[in-house]
Amino acid sequence: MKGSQFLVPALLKTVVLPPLLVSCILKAIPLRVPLALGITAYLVSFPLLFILRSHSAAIRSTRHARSLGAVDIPRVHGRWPLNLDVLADWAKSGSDEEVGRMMVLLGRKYGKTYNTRVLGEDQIISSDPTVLKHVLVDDFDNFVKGAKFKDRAEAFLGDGIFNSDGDRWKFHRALMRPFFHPSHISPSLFAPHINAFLDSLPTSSGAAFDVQAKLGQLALEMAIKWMTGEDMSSDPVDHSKVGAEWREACEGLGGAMTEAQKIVGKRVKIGTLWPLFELTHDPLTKPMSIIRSFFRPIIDRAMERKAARAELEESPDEKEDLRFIDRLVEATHDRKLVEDQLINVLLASRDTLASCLTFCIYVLGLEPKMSANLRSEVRAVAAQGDITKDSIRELRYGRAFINEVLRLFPPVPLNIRRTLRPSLLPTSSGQMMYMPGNTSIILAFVLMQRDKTVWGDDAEVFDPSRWMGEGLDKKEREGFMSWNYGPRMCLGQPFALTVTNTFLILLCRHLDRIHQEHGLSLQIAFDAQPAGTGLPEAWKTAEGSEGRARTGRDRMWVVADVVLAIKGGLWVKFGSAERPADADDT
Ligand code: HEM
Repeated sequence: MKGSQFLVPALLKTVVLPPLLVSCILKAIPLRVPLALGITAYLVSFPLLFILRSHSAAIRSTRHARSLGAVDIPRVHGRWPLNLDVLADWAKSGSDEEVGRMMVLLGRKYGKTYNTRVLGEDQIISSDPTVLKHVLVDDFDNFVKGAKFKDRAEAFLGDGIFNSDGDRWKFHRALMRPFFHPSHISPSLFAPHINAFLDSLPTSSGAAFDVQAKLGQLALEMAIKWMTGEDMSSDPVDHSKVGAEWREACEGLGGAMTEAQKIVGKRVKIGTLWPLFELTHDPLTKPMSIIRSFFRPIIDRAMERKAARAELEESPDEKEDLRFIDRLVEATHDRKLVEDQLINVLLASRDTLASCLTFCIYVLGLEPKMSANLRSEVRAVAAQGDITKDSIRELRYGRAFINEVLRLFPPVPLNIRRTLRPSLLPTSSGQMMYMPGNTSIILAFVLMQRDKTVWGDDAEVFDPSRWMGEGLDKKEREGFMSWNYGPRMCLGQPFALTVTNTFLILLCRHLDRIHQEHGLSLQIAFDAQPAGTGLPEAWKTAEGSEGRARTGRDRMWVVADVVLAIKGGLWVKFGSAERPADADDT
């Protein structure tokens, strides 16, 4: 049975062991125990043993910490046993703004690194740059994604870079790194897709559309184009069966990826017991069959190209225009491995990129001065013609703008790692903290990147200028990890930055053109936001927000779905109407 390697020991410990112990104790007592007492003993044995185990683990951990000259990570002391109230608040909070606020409040009470210890299980949360650096760099080999994550994601990610640790991860990283070199990533590959996307936006005055959803599709198309050379947006050449099949495969891919991600996310949330919720069916079967049927013919074609190259005795190294998939099939004969890598890279690229582009547009709509600065820089250095790496290099303000978007709205807001062995965490307060083995830590990038003690009193203000001039100081540099940090840093950074810069240049040109031709500008369409997804009015002021929504600065409800996103979508429109009081035109 799937997941049984973790489920069976957990069930033995929590369900079988307590009554077994009670039965032994009752047998050992020479007197006849009344039935009611016996039943009570059995019933009480479950929570009692659980609490005892939890306390003894805590005591052992404290002793171990002391013996190493360290302290325990501060434990949250809830009002109810096993911190059940913390769990209830967590579950009740529902929206990510609430979860974020809970994390901030707990942080104020317990510091930047604390242990929620819900249901007796250590669960560390940290937004301390010193701790995060230790986890991601200094004790890298000890902080892994872990066998439990691999087990839950196996049917989706197979044996891919996202799903592996240790030597296997090193193998994947070494295999893929050369293909991500900036020399394989050119703005000209993405410009046609971005232009087609911009041309498809409805320009009739007042027609609102969800640009977040459209950017998801654009990110998918660009990732597929770069990985495989296949064009999802082009119409089939004829109405043949192949064309119809291709269209159908393209239409299903995005939804199937989202579905598979949700299923794995649900398993992670449920924890060890997840197989019990899938006894009658495997929900991944359908989405995975759609995803695998999409990639199968594409891999076939890559294999055919490889065979043709071999026949002509062409060296792949001489061919500059080789795609990611071609380089992969040159490097391995293993079809399944190729398929797994494609799925892993698609997962890594689609939602992160869509999130980054969405928040660029959101900020442009929210910050008129920044929008004007960006557009005037584009007019000055890249007003027309092909976009090249040189034109991107000249976008100094643009680069600062993107960094600031990634700082305040990191597409991957939280990351998670698990210890193999105990670890001593150095902290920014100078205190050494003891973290037990086999324990998870949530790395709260988003909190760290909005932390006033790292970024100054204006930490929540969108201000690209902090990245210009002298640039960041050491503390700030160490407090920015949107691309992750250390050996497992994002491989796709050159890809993502090339796309985002190209997108911003073409968007600015497009906005100028629409303004000249139609007198229209892009606005956030607050009135089009689906019911129940608009930001509560109270959160739009510093006092009413109580620290949510960047202390009242945001106008949209930011949620961590799979990545950071805007609840209900980012609805925008081209309009000439006067600006709403709380919005601005770009
Ligand atoms: C703005 C966009 C992006 C951001 C903010 C971002 C961020 C990240 C982060 C935080 C990780 C670490 C994940 C983890 O430890 O579980 C990661 C890993 C990775 N990213 Fe990105 N990413 C972006 C776009 C992309 C793109 C476009 C690609 C591919 C074309 C890509 C490929 C990868 C790969 C392959 C890894 C795994 C690296 C490893 O485990 O060694 N990313 N990225």
